[in-house]
Amino acid sequence: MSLVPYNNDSLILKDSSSKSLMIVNPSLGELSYFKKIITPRNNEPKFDQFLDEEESITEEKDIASYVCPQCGTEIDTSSQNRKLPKYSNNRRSSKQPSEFNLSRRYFRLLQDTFTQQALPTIAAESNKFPTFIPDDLFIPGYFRKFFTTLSLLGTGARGSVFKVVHKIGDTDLGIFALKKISIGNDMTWFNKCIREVKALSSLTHRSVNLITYNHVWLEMDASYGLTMQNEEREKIPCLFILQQYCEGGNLEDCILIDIFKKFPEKISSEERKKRFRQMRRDRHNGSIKLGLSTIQILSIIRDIARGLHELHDIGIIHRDLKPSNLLLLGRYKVPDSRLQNDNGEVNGNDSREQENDFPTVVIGDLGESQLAGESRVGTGCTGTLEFTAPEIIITNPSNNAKEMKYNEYTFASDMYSLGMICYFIVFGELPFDPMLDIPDMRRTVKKFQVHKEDMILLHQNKSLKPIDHRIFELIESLLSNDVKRRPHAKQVEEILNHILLEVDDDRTFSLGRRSSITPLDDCFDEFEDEHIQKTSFNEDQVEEDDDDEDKLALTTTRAKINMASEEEIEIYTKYENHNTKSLAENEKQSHFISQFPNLSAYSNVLLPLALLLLWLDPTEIIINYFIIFLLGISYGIRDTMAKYIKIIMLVLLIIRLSKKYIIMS
Ligand SMILES: Nc1ncnc2c1ncn2[C@@H]1O[C@H](COP(=O)(O)OP(=O)(O)OP(=O)(O)O)[C@@H](O)[C@H]1O
Repeated sequence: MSLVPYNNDSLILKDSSSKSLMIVNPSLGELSYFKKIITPRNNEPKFDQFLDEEESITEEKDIASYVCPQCGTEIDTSSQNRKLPKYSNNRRSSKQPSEFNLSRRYFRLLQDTFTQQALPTIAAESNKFPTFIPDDLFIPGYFRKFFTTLSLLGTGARGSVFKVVHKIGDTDLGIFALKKISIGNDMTWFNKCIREVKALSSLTHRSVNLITYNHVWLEMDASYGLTMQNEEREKIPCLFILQQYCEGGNLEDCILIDIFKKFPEKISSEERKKRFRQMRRDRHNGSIKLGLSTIQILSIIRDIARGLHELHDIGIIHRDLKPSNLLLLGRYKVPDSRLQNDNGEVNGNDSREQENDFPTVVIGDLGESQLAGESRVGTGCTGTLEFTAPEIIITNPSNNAKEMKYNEYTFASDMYSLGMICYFIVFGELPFDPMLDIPDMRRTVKKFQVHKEDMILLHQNKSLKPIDHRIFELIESLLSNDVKRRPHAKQVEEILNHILLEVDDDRTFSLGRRSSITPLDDCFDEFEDEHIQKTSFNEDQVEEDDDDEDKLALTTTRAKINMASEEEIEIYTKYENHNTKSLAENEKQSHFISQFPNLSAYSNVLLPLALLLLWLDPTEIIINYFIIFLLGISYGIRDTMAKYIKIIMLVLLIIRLSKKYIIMS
């Protein structure tokens, strides 16, 4: 047994034979007991499992974990070195990258102990602001006692999210995200806000792809920001929700800023310089391929589908799935463009790993969630219009002639949002004009339809990194207006596991053209109808509904950081404008081209037809040879150009035929 001095006059008694620790704190008169737990050699952590001494000794080199039998907190000194397999199928194997996995029970215990000491202040604080919330629900001073603010992470519709460090005395016990929502004296608002906590706490196990919730409490605080020590500001009741901190920020920022290089004003000046240098290199090489790789897209969508699968399994519909509500556990590392070839693919094994790497995505912000079967009117909440399934916006006449009834949110409406997220991560934008006002946006969302062929064409015209075409099929089925066609979360998860394995096995595949790839349709099982509520609608309803008052909110993009000099901003704005302009031109061009019927099917007919004309009337031999020449080269060039040539050819043939048979006669 060894005795080690610890923080705040505490002592640690370590007993190697029983693999346990006793932390003695004489000033508080407290004793804490920790016992070592173990994880199997295959690196899959196992929770709450105590092993006997013999096993502990044999595994001693691999693990160093202690768990508190009282609060369940795990101290895991080896967690930082432990890496999970990249494409592991285990849904419960993730661990926070912090040294301490502080459980919900830990914070509860901490709160109980603290409340006993703080009882006299509770009544005094809440008396200053008359509220419907009972006095004993407030924990005054809890935030200041145990947390220090590091930065503001973001601001949403309900409140602000801060990066905080949890401290006991001088000891840092981990980084967390703390959402602060001002409640005031509004009970309805309070009930809406607490939905998030209810949804999060109904998850009984730690999930890899859902945000981990640690604690919730009420405290009097300023309506904005976080009050510092001794700061005197008017205080109102606020709800504090402590959650897992996601180092990589949200998916929206990552896709727009890191992947599609938009909003240069949002990145630090150092990052901007790096980007500028890279841009110069790219320009020199003559290739700038933006976008994610197949593996990255598949792993992002699979992460989200997994999280959704877990939520749907316990009967929760998220209702507000969008890129800003998806968080990245780690930071995205931008691959070095020096290693890219002309297709935007990266050469060499390590660099290919780097190109295909993407941090784990977790679903956050369950503030709009509801239980399946619950009425949406009862929740009083609304989602974000661009990601909302069309059937949710369309109203049906109710028994009362004056009233219109909205369709309820379903698991299938979450799947539509997943489809729109998938579109966004592939193209770096949504298929709608972002400048539309709300009624126009509603109309557009209701009429929106997307086809695989159009997406492939758009993708080619934007010169993005080539990707597996099954991704477009998946988007098409998820964004289908027919809810029965949308796969459910479990199916998407399974399909993507399957494709990822296939892609991983054969990294040298020729995209979308491999004979060995399994078509997406074959990956789908029969859809299980119990997961899908039928909420169909027709064209008339779309028209009828256009005049309805809008109740859904639009997303807003907010500028967050501006650390650049004026000169730098100018350079980057020019670069950005140039990029945006060429993207817009590409898009316009592709829309124009897609107006024409697909002529590729006629290519094989045109050649014999041209030969026939040549044989029928050899006098205008030049035109005939020209037709054959055009047909020949149209096979060997880019799709867009080929379309133009085929159009010219067709026109020439029509002139030729009409001259021969109509005008001549
Ligand atoms: N756990 C977290 N770790 C890191 N960043 C976070 C975390 N939670 C939220 N954020 C950041 O804060 C932003 C706002 O948070 P959040 O969306 O939860 O607030 P909200 O009020 O629910 O917003 P909205 O209603 O508009 O969706 C997120 O987009 C993200 O950038």
